[in-house]
Amino acid sequence: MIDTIERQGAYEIIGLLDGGKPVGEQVYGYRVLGDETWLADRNNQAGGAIAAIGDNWTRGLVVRGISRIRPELPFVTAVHPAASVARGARIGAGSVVMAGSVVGSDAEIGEHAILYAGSCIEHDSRIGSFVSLAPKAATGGNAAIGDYTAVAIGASIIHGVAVGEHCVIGAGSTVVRNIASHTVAYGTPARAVRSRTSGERYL
Ligand SMILES: CC(=O)SCCNC(=O)CCNC(=O)[C@H](O)C(C)(C)COP(=O)(O)OP(=O)(O)OC[C@H]1O[C@@H](n2cnc3c(N)ncnc32)[C@H](O)[C@@H]1OP(=O)(O)O
Repeated sequence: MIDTIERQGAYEIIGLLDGGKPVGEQVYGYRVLGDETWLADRNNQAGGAIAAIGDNWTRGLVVRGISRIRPELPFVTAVHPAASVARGARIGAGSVVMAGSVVGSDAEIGEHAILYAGSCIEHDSRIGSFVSLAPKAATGGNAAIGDYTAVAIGASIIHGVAVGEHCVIGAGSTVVRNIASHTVAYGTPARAVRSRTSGERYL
């Protein structure tokens, strides 16, 4: 995410918030300032935030935590210059589109989603918030993915198919039928393997 933000060139990173690291530690030249509570001091220079956390559920918790501390603080959107976003596509606040990703025309990406390198959301697809598409994951046109769903590396969702919320689509799968919310599915064609609860680990 740091790489994407740096290359986008629209924002200056003033530091990182990470409760798991000592204050002052440097990460790619950026100082760890503290945890989210650092934002409570309104004299700081923060003009925006982005939640750089891979796990979709945890990212949601952190976003809600930041919003409680600083309700007015905007979340920024990061699009790598080597990504391609077609006309009419919309990308929500806090979402990240990494290098080599393609967002087709009139596709809609919700908030705080992560499109990892080389992923593709084709035209007119609707992607929820806190979703992730791992590298080389792809949808055809007019597909839908519900909030918090993780599409694993190299998985494909064919055109017009809807995957529900809080699902995990396993690596390399081919989804050819709708998948109900709270389902782990994988294989080609992808089959529901088990159900999962919101927030259950998948990485
Ligand atoms: C930048 C980044 O790194 S982004 C993240 C990149 N990583 C990913 O995208 C990977 C995410 N993880 C997956 O896709 C996993 O396959 C999961 C979460 C869907 C499934 O994991 P688990 O339920 O723990 O499956 P587990 O490893 O126990 O395997 C159970 C069985 O299913 C099979 N299986 C697991 N995943 C798959 C799959 N994607 N396709 C086909 N079969 C699978 C296993 O081979 C195993 O079969 P066996 O019992 O005959 O040996």
